[in-house]
Amino acid sequence: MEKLGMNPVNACPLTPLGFLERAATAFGGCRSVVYHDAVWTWSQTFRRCLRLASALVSLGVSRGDVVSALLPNVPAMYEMHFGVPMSGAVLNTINTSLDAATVAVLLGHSGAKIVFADPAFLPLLTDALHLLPPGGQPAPRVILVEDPYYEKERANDEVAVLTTYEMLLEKGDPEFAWVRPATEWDPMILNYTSGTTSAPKGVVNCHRGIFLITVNSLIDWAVPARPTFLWTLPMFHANGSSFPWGMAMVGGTNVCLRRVDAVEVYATIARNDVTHLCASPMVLNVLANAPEGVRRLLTAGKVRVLTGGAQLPAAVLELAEAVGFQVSHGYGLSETGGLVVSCVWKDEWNKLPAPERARLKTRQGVRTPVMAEVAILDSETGRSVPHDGSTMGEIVLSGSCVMLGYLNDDKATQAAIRDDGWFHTGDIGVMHPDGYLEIRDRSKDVIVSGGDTISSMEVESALYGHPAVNEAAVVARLDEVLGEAPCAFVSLKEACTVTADELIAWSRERMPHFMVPKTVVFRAELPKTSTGKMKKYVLRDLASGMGPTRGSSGV
Ligand SMILES: Nc1ncnc2c1ncn2[C@@H]1O[C@H](COP(=O)(O)OP(=O)(O)OP(=O)(O)O)[C@@H](O)[C@H]1O
Repeated sequence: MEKLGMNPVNACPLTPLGFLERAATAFGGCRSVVYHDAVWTWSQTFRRCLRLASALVSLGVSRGDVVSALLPNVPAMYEMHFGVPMSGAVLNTINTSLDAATVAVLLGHSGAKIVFADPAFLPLLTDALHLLPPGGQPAPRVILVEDPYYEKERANDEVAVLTTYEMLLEKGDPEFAWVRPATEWDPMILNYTSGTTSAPKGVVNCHRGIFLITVNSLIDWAVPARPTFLWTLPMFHANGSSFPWGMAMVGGTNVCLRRVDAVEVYATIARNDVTHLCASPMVLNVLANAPEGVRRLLTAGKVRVLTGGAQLPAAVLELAEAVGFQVSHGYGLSETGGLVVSCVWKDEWNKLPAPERARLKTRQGVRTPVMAEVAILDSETGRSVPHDGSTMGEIVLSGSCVMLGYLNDDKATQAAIRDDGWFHTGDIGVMHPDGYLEIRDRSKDVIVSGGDTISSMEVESALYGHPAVNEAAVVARLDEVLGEAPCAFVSLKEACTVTADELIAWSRERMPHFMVPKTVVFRAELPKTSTGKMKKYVLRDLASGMGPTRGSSGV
């Protein structure tokens, strides 16, 4: 036995790129990508990706170089996920809602050689390129991804483009022998974190990690062969939770959408017989609250939604299910390439009343198959907290899809991937007696009030239950007596009213008194990142500008 093991045949590197080659054979004539009236097949997509890879190589791109994309969910963005790494390069998708200064920082940090840009984001890219420090590395060359469905005129002062995407593909070789990774540990993806709590960090994932998270995500969500997948989740956010590669594995149809708008989402679902989509809780909330006439376009039970990435309020879940979406819930980070914990549903829970079902499903759940271990550790002792559903600790993970590390940031890498064998998430959670974990907060968002620890998410979840509340975010506000006290920022549903005192009184009936917001601030809209996370640092600044409370409720 001891002589047996790895050999030249079984040691071939794991990579999700081979899924496309297989799809071209197994599903060659089936629809791969749909965008308005344009349709491609898997054999066409494969050849277009080979053209892209070969054209990049002709432009001098070589193994390990970074190629960036500043694109919405258009067909080219889908092709980037194969074509760029098939050239040996590392794909860096950039969040299109960042400002020019941040885009400049990311381009400078990654040393991108080429940027593919959508016409809508050329002005942003132009500004970002002007902000690159002079005398540094050469600025990336720009390739314009034209879009017949984007009609706005281009400005004259935009950056010079090298060529257009379609002209580039024309020069590419559809028979190109794509560049396979030398080892499965070769970097494949560079994603910058959302920057919700700190400056963005460059997460690097390798071929092996992406292969595993892709297979894992399909199995965990029980995705069948040939689904029709609507791209409501930005592909720039953790690569759409690995589903670009997943759709090639199962021969699905990718329905592309430039922007998420409730009416367009429902219409696109109906027009294309969509079976699956991913949506942040924020997007789910928008869909669930769409006008009734629009919601009627949905056939109940036909569309499966995977949600995650931010807290899922029970009220949003209940409403989305009442509308007719079949919702699954998971938890993950850019650092894990996708969702690595999910709320595996048990049949016996179907018998429970709706609020209890929602309580169970808003928990993040259990590790997905690819993860080796998930635990919640006491920050003082480093030991697992009791499984009592109330003792809080840090959520830590270990498993094959955890990132290689942060690009050029050893300090941040060592703070996250520790010698104790765990990836430290910075999220605070509890473990329930049934082994399901529940996130209670991000460590930076926990409120410490008069010695009590308050989970801002728990307070928010309760506030979402009020019929007038559209969105709620709770942060710490200084309090002269208690140190900190919860301060709620709330937006209301259309045509609904409620006063701060009424909301405070309502909260008192539903949560321990120490958790009740001392302050309620109404805003027409709450500040969120494009990936559906509350910008709590903005709200904390607002709360701090209001000065301290004095241990009692105020508005
Ligand atoms: N199901 C979920 N419920 C609640 N929060 C979630 C869920 N899934 C993910 N999250 C939150 O999203 C975080 C991961 O987000 P992401 O990787 O996009 O970057 P970010 O953490 O927002 O950026 P930064 O690290 O710069 O603050 C998790 O750490 C967790 O706080």
